[in-house]
Amino acid sequence: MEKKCGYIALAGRPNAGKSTFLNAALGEKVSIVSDKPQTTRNRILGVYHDDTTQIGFFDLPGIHKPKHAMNRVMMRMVHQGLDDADLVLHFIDVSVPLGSGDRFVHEFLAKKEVPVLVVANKMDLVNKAKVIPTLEKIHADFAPKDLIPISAKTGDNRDRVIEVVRNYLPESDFLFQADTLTDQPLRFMSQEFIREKILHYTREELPHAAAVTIESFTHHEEEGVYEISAVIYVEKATQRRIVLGKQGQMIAKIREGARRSLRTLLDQPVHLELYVKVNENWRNNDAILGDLNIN
Ligand SMILES: Nc1nc2c(ncn2[C@@H]2O[C@H](COP(=O)(O)OP(=O)(O)OP(=O)(O)O)[C@@H](O)[C@H]2O)c(=O)[nH]1
Repeated sequence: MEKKCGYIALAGRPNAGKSTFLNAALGEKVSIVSDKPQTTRNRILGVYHDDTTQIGFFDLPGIHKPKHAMNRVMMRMVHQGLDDADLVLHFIDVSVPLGSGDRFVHEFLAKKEVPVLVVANKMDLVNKAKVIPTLEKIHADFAPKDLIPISAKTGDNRDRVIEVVRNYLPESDFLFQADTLTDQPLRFMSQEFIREKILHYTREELPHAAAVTIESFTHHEEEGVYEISAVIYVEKATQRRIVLGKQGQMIAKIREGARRSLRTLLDQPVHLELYVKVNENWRNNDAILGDLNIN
């Protein structure tokens, strides 16, 4: 079989399951996942490899109308990602009714030259017979080049996505080295893994108010241990109290969860220190956004 290699953008409204798909397709975690919308803030490249195919997937931040400076930066990355892509996969969560968010994404993508395929995700949550009208509606309204129903979570039909997208990729020599999984530095990945635990353990009001920056990241090679110190920024003193929790119980949980997942990421023990600071305006603060890799 001829070699194929190209770039695919994963688009869709927040929470549609793009990061879950990407991690599963790669067999490694490169993009953090949570049940809160707008988890992905950056353009993350994850590389899929098999004997005949290499795909650079961009997991784009969810497409939405920008409000904060941070969201504007996110939208700029969405545009860049789309301009670089050979193909777009529009992820739609079919376990909820097709909504204005999906239409907004569709109209946004339709203005670009790039071919769009729809991935109808979360099929494990729906009754197969009942979902047929939704799939038909997607066909009729969005006219995608292809429509692939999958469950990113259980893996149902996930391999089919690779088979189908392969048809749209250019014939090309491989562009990535055999062991390249992502373009994200470990330091940035670590920051994201910590943020994932904050999203996981805290309640609704907090998630989007929190940012994580790494203050120091040292690998003591001889001892075989990483020493990481990070700051969690929140917008209000009340949020700081939430992150700390009663007698520091919440921050202890976040720290322990993060330490464990960092150990897996870095493959060595990790000493982790976390500080929580209030900065009312971090979402409009260029220095912090710079640290977050998103400006
Ligand atoms: N049941 C089920 N849940 C899923 C599936 N795919 C994703 N999820 C869940 O949906 C939530 C959102 O998944 P993500 O992968 O973070 O979604 P995303 O599209 O990357 O979201 P943003 O980063 O906000 O753009 C998580 O709780 C996932 O576990 C699926 O196929 N079935």
